[in-house]
Amino acid sequence: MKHFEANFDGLVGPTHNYAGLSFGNVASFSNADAVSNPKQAAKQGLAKAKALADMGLVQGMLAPQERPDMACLRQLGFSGTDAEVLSQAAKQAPQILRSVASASSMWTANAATVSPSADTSDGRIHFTPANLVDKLHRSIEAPVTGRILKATFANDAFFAHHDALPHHPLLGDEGAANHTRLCRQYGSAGVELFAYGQSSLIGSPRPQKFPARQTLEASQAVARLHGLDSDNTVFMQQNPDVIDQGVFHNDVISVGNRNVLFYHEQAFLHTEQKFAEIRDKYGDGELHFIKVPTAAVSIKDAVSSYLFNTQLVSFDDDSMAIIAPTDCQENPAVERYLNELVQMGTPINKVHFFDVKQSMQNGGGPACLRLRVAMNQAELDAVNPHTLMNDNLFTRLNAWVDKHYRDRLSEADLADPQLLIESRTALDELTQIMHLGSVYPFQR
Ligand SMILES: N=C(N)NCCC[C@H](NC(=O)CCC(=O)O)C(=O)O
Repeated sequence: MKHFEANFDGLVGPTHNYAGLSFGNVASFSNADAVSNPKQAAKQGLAKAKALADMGLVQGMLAPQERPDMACLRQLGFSGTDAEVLSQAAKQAPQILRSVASASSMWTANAATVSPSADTSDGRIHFTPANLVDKLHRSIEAPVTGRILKATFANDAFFAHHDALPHHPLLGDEGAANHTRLCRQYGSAGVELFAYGQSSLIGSPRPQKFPARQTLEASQAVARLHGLDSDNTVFMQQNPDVIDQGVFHNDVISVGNRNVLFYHEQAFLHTEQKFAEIRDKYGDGELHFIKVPTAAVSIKDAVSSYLFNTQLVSFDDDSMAIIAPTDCQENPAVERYLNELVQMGTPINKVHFFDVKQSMQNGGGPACLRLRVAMNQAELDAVNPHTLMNDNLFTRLNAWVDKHYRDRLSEADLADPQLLIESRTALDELTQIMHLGSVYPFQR
């Protein structure tokens, strides 16, 4: 049976804004209070998704969340009409209002960890929504993320859905952003590589300045839930020094696809020892560890250009392309490196650039915007077809964005009750376009 990797991109929500919410994420902090353009952000994301579909790749979309999250504001003691709740929150707790208004669910690499059926003990695809406990604005995503995943992958015979891990710092889980998979073919069992930032229980080294969001204990729990075999699982620590330089997720410093791991030389701790374990567990077959040396690309350049927050995609002839943000073209060292990379004789022989600047300004590159799901044809046939990208969905979603989205949003707008009404109206229509049912709190 044919196997492939599908990418499910997060549709940017109507409240996309720059609120400086992510300590440790350089772009988020440096663009705090900039004026955003939600319409452009959504269209940039749709254009990238459609372009990948047009390359022959399987591409889906995941719906955004209801924001501002009024249920959360009410849980925090704000009361009255929706307009009163928003106005009290804006006056008394503006930082909380910014958090509940974030469109951060667009970065679906953080939606969940996904293990394909070839790796799991029961032969189903397993999903665990990430608890994202490190940041308030992200920690409120998991319940609705779970519902959207269930509405998208809605067939128990093929898909197993778990609850997010308990919301405790010991179990901080950032989903697929700290997980990758190496395999010969998408349909054959692979090595699942979990990259963690810290472990309180084994007392691992930790960053001094910025948080390490993913814990070893969370990665181990997800591996257990998914029924992974220890022979096919490797836990590797991110280098705390690079977390302190803005590498808040491991997908900011490495990306894997099939038999390639593209990584910066400073990405991990105990690199050679861990690569030996990967080689051992991978077994026969060529494995490419493509190391980018600091002398070619500094950590600063990697973080500002998002060279590693790129998508590595495979085509039927086994060649691979890098899907990169245009920011990589604008950085001379990174552009030079990419020009050399495609000549190096590795499976990567092409680069495609996309302008996703609205997302980049919040620290979200092409790889953050997508959740990978390796699947076979029978599993794809079981996916909600209305979430899959094609000419029709692209046209409908662009028209939907044009109808409902603003082209300018600043902090002052977040308390506007009209923005809440606009968002709910848009999302209500979206659930009909994508046949999702009542996934949002305002619909229940
Ligand atoms: N690397 C991956 N996979 N995802 C990127 C997530 C970016 C996101 N930014 C934000 O949440 C910024 C929101 C703001 O400041 O308005 C984050 O830090 O969690």
